[in-house]
Amino acid sequence: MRLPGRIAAAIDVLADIDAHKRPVAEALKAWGLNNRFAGAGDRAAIGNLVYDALRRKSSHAWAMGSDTPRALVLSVVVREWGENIEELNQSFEGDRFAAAPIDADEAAKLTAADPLAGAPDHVRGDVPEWIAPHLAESFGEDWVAEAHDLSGRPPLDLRVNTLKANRDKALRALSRFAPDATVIIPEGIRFPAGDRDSRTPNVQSEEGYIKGWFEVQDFGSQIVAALGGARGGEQVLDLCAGAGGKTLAMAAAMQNRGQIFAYDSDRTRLAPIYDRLKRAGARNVQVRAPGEGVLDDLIGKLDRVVVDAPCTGSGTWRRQPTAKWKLTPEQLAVRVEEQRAILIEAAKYLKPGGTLVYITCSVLPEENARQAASFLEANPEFKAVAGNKLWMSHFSGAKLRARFSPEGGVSLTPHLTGTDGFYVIAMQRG
Ligand SMILES: C[S@@+](CC[C@H](N)C(=O)[O-])C[C@H]1O[C@@H](n2cnc3c(N)ncnc32)[C@H](O)[C@@H]1O
Repeated sequence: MRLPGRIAAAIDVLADIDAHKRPVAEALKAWGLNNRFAGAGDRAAIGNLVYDALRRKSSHAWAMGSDTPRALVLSVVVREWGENIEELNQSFEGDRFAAAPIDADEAAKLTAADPLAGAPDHVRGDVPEWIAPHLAESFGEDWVAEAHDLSGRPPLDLRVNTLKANRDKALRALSRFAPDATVIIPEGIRFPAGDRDSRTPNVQSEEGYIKGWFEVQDFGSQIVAALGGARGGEQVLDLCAGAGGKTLAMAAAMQNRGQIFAYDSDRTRLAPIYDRLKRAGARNVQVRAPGEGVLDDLIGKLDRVVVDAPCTGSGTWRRQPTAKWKLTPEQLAVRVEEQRAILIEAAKYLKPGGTLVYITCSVLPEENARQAASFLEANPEFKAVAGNKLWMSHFSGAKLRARFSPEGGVSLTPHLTGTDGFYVIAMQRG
């Protein structure tokens, strides 16, 4: 397939997503099943077009004066991929899969010198209008730049599992994919997103992955897991363990010494953790499946309780652009209330002197600084560890610089740290 056919396919997939309210991955998969002649390169390129269009939907729609799938895809191809309109029209002519030629009106919009003239900030930042004041509270004057980078393509990040390998061994195993050579964080390996139709490797079918030498984990997630501070020999509860991303990182940091209790209230989300623990060689993790009183024996006993809280996921909008456009103030309010309740629950498992670690993959103040500040105010026996101290104790020599907020939180963002958006705060019980 050449570019004209890929453009037509991306337009069809976006129309399918709109018409059937399907998840993006499902719509892309359905297109692939109905068009079996398309190769892996075609599918990746079509996926890139679709995701690029969804990430920057409002600015492309503003530039085109239309938010139809065709307008969005053409805007992506010309403005982001740098294609030339005349050449595109020529290639459309000879291609039976191609969409209709670009007309004069579309061409004028696609080549406008200032396509976002008069656009409000939320359009420039590609976020729903109601989100704008929330981001402004988190980031001040920088918020449009922050939002803009939350709409970019994410890299593929790996965490080397130090229970089974080291960075050099993993790098050797992955050398044919040419990972980024710079060391940004000690156990991290990055494959940059690339542009146009480039794709990141499918590492999950690699021998090194199957043997547990590395995991797929965004650098932001790796950093907050490290800042969570679990040390060998401690008794740790991972209260919202999910599929175990942070659990595995902590088990490696603890070098299998001490004990992690991994719990999640949702059995289905927890299910993949069993296989992942085995593959990673993590032997100090006891999974506690949900059930009445299953954590009662841990009350008042633990050195550390990690709450990787359910949240809006606004820090991961690069990977889930439709979540950005679907989020409502009501859903945010529900998440904030869940987080408040989980923090209260979490506190009871700590022994005196123990540390409560609160993490979100959000960039919204209600879920981060404000949530932590109200917990600290209501529970004066807890004192936050200053964010810059926490940072320096783990990443003093690192190239990254995080944002520290007055209540003690540390924030990461695509704009600032080149990671997904995360928030972490460590609060010590007196
Ligand atoms: C952000 S996800 C966890 C991701 C996981 N820690 C990782 O690193 O892969 C949040 C998790 O919290 C769980 N959760 C929601 N409410 C909970 C509650 N009251 N108690 C425990 N877990 C809860 C959800 O099922 C979800 O798996």
